[in-house]
Amino acid sequence: TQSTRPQRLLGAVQKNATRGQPHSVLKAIDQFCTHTEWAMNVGDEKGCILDSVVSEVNPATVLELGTYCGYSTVRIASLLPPHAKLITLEFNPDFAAIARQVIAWAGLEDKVQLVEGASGDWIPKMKEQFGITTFDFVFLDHWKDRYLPDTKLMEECGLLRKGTVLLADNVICPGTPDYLEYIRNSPRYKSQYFKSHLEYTKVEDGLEKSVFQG
Ligand SMILES: O=C(NCCCCCn1ccc2cnccc21)c1cc(-c2ccc(F)cc2)cc(O)c1O
Ligand SMILES: [Mg+2]
Repeated sequence: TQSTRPQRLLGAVQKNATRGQPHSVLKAIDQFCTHTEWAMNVGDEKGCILDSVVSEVNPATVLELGTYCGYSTVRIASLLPPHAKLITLEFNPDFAAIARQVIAWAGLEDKVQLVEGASGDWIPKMKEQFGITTFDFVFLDHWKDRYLPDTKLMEECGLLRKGTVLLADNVICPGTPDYLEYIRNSPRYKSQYFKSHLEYTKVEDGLEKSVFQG
């Protein structure tokens, strides 16, 4: 039977990366996606911007919406302080199964809680299920038409505090026009656009960083 792209990506990690070395896992995925098969990881160019924002925030609690194969999960988790908590949400069980193995290969399973399901269902349950009061950092990388409703939902559920940083992938390609319109015009956020490129291509894309003002 045919293998899937995530399965082939995992194979490249297991073949080319060293267990317990997150950097080598990222390198193996980026080489696979550059030379063999494109995949929708945030990639190294936008990944460097992600790294700088995560390092600046130095978050104790992180929510990632959209795990896929775990590339950005590994990227973020490798920068977190010892007792920090990263919850990552993945809707597709096949993607989740691959991501668990990629995260384990990187040796970061103790920092990461991968949850399977839809953001609309899970965001209201975060406090009771995971003992979260508020998130210090949120990485939005799931369905592009869910960025806006889920941001409003996080506000309503009291999951954001003064200073919480939202970082949104793909605000140009595929694009999140309603989210950008809202977040750039809301007095409750201070936003900044980081111009970059769609992973592994020359197409324009970028990350929108937004700080919740409380
Ligand atoms: O679609 C993208 N990502 C989302 C994948 C599905 C997420 C599903 N999901 C996960 C958690 C979760 C929780 N609740 C509900 C749903 C949830 C994406 C696409 C492109 C892309 C593709 C083709 C092209 F030609 C150009 C660009 C590039 C990216 O970087 C992307 O991120
Ligand atoms: Mg993305």
